[in-house]
Amino acid sequence: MTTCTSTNCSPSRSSLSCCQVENTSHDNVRDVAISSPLHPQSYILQEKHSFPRRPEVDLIFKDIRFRVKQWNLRNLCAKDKEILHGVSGEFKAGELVAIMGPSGAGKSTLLNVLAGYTLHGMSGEVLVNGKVRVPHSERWRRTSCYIQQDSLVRGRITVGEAMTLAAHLKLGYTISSAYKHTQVLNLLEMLGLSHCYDTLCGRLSGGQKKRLDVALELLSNPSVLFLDEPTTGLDSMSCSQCIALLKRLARMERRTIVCTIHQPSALLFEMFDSLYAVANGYCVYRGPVHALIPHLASIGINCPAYHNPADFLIEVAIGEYGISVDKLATAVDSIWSEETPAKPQPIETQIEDSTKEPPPPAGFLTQCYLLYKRQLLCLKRDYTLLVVRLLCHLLIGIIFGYLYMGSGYRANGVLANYVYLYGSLLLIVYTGKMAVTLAFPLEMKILTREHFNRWYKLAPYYISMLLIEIPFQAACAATYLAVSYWLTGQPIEAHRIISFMAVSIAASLTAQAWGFFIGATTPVKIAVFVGPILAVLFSVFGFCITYIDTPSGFRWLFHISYFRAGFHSLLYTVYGFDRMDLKCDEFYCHYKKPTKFLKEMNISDTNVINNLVLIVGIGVLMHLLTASALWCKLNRR
Ligand SMILES: Nc1ncnc2c1ncn2[C@@H]1O[C@H](COP(=O)(O)OP(=O)(O)OP(=O)(O)O)[C@@H](O)[C@H]1O
Repeated sequence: MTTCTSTNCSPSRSSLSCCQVENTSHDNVRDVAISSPLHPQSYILQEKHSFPRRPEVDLIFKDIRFRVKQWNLRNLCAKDKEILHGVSGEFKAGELVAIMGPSGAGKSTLLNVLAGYTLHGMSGEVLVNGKVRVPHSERWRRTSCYIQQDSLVRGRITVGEAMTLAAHLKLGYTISSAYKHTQVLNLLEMLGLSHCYDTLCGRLSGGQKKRLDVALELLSNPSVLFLDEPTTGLDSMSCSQCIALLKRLARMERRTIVCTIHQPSALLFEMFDSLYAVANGYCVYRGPVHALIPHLASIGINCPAYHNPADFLIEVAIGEYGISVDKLATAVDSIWSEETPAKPQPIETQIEDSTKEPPPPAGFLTQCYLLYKRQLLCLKRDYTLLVVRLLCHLLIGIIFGYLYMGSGYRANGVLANYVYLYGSLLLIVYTGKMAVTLAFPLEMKILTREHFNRWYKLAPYYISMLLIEIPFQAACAATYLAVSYWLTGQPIEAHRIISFMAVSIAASLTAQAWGFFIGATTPVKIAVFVGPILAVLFSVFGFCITYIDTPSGFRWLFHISYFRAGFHSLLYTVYGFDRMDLKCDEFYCHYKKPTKFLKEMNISDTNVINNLVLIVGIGVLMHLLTASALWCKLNRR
């Protein structure tokens, strides 16, 4: 056993954490790891970290196959491609398991399938403590977490804020804030992140980000942790710290920890308890790490002296020693077919034990509030975007106002005003749409990950996002409209101003709703041109072409074009509502009477309220479609 030194032990620290820090620096994990959960120190850990005891989980998987459809563009037919070919295995509570293999072997695919992240295309059975796991099992998702390769914590919030927010979301308000705060502090201390409490997440090093990812998920105290390549991108010291940490979590807290890993160093490799090796979608070794070399020797492949066993395994798997994957797989099968099947676990360790249920997560409104707070905090800290967007709208408002100055009240400026109104609508439709079309796909990654790990539901997330984006876009549009409306000399009458603002902002927000839909359903590369194409297509109606001139096959577009509805309403707002004759400084002004202009444009009978309802209706419909598309994406696994 190791001891605490006065140099790294402050009175507030638990003796265990100090030892962990000390041990980590020496890479002497084996000394720290306590093999039995009943060991006195495991009690200390339990008490210090106040984790309610979670049920231990043993995972068995049988004959797992994973197929994808591959399209052959030449023959225009789809072919099934099998990526995992009936692999089986068992991961026990308290074990740190490495899934290893050459690149493209199927490691991530296996991890995804075992975590329940990918279900579509999978066949076979996953047994949790002897019971078959049902697809989309909520209980399973409460029991496990999946930490992906890329750290996706928001850069603009501090470690303390990220942890506190995650604690409120995951643990809800049935337990006290003091308890959650203690949990947060203990976890940060346990993972060596106490000194980063006030550091912005974006400023953490790669290793610290990985540890923060683990800390965030440990808040809900999962029994099973899946990690996809937790050491990728880390230096050797951070790799050792990361794996040492995982080993402690497995050994001392009896969690089942499974991670994929690429060619670890010999030292790192030895830290794992168990190894699951795959090559070409077949299992080529499963069992304790220390038994790998004897196993390979038993089938006639001897590891050269002073060779890293992990490197040796990969070399064998890619055929450098002249043995095929089939033979390796057969050797594994022959060993395991002699083993007796695992017995189901005793009742106390079944995850269905209701007395060990984790606390319920935050309620709907609380989730909305917490997510809104997070978004607001990020926005407050990174206000450049906000300011630039507002300034751009202000600047373009001044430019447009200057270019079309006075066109709003002059009879010979009606056509110029017509173009100003069209240009204004096009501008706020574009800015509303494109800002979210491009930003949303980045959000998708965070949403997918946090939603899968049960941080929150889709609806609170979507609502909190709208509560930020809608006022922001409305403010930008209002800034532009107010400046340009005044400079271009539009009528200063309350009902016209209100109608003008309402219609324009509604059109901008509906365009934003379209942006969300396109961003959520199409890849960024396609979204960048689909967005503008749709905006231009809808803007043609009512401006470049009248209803009478529209070919009958396209007339339905005229009816559903929110742009057309918005544009006609703006014209009517400015020139309708019994407006008096316009100012005419010349001998003849064709459009002195505003009604004449409306008649020639074929919009005398425009109903602004009906158009507003249409615009808002389309906006609401697009949001509903976006939410449905997101729901399908998040749940189609
Ligand atoms: N959805 C899919 N469609 C087609 N092929 C796929 C799909 N998913 C995975 N594959 C293929 O399956 C194989 C295994 O992929 P996987 O990502 O699991 O490998 P890996 O062992 O994790 O590789 P690496 O170590 O390079 O990340 C690869 O050849 C990959 O191209």
